[in-house]
Amino acid sequence: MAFITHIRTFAALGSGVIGSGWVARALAHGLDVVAWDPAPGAEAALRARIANAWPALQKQGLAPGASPERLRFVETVEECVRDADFIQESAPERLDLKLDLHARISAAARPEAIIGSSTSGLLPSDFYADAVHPERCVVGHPFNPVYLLPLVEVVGGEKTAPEAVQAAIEVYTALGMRPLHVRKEVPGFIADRLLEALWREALHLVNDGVASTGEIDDAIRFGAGLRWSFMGTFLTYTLAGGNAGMRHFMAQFGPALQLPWTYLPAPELTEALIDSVVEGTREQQGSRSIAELERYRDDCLLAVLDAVKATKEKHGFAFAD
Ligand SMILES: NC(=O)C1=CN([C@@H]2O[C@H](COP(=O)(O)OP(=O)(O)OC[C@H]3O[C@@H](n4cnc5c(N)ncnc54)[C@H](O)[C@@H]3O)[C@@H](O)[C@H]2O)C=CC1
Ligand SMILES: C[N+](C)(C)CC(=O)CC(=O)[O-]
Repeated sequence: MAFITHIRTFAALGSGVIGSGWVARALAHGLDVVAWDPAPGAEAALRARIANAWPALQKQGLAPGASPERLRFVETVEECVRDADFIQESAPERLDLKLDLHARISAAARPEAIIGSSTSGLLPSDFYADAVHPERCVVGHPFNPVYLLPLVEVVGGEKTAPEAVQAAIEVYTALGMRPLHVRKEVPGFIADRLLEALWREALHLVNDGVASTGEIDDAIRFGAGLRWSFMGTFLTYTLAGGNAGMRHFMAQFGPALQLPWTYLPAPELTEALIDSVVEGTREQQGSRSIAELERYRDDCLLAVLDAVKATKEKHGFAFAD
């Protein structure tokens, strides 16, 4: 089966926070968009959200012919998907609801049209269980706001064809995104596993009266959050090991993982785990020295700080706000 990768018509089912973000992104990329949502007043709410997002999309640059007027809101699931080249479901996070909805979507859609779901953690093998042609069904988990953040996690289920995963990656790339193929179908995928660990600890800190929500947000905003926009945890910690890199870092800070700071059980630090982390970060480091990477990190940090500062000033905030 050859799946459609050059798309002109994008179908969006569910037009809440995430669905409207997909609609905005697709419109900005010059596509025709057909949307459906069963809530009363959904069309007006969707158009208002698009209007709110449009100035940012204009600043980022629109594709030729891009216009909010190319959005058509329809009355049924079937009408929404019938002629679509690509379909993205962003309905509420309930297994029973998604199971029914995907049976309906897939029965009405063209078999060569990829169907993506925005689910943030349900497993595709579960909610695509009753889908027709499940080989074209994937998860495409985006991040809010969908029209600006590039990451989309692509996950196949037991019946998904590898070619469909590839086709979805092509389509999301054409929409200006940065797809990340999650090779194993695990709850929460990659990003939400990480975000939920942080979230769980943050809630414990509030619950125990250690810090306010604002203080916890400050702990992220003025520290690791600035780094994370350009360098992830593994490479950051490689630099924290100095010239000796990740192996020294693991020796120095690894034992802290066993201290009762966390409410999450820590993994056992086996030699195999340490080797995997060291090898992985060595690959990320490539041929660059720690000093080179430090200069890269510092330049990025300054650029991010300057950008955040200037944008805050423009909106009437002090840098420390
Ligand atoms: N909010 C977030 O930060 C993120 C959410 N997601 C995922 O996106 C999906 C949608 O979440 P949100 O947009 O946040 O929820 P939301 O509550 O903002 O929007 C859900 C929309 O679905 C509509 N809806 C209700 N029943 C429906 C049905 N049977 N079929 C189709 N649409 C229906 C609702 O009227 C509403 O407009 C979920 O699967 C969620 O896990 C993914 C990434 C981030
Ligand atoms: C809260 N959430 C799990 C729905 C968040 C996401 O899935 C991604 C995001 O935008 O943070």
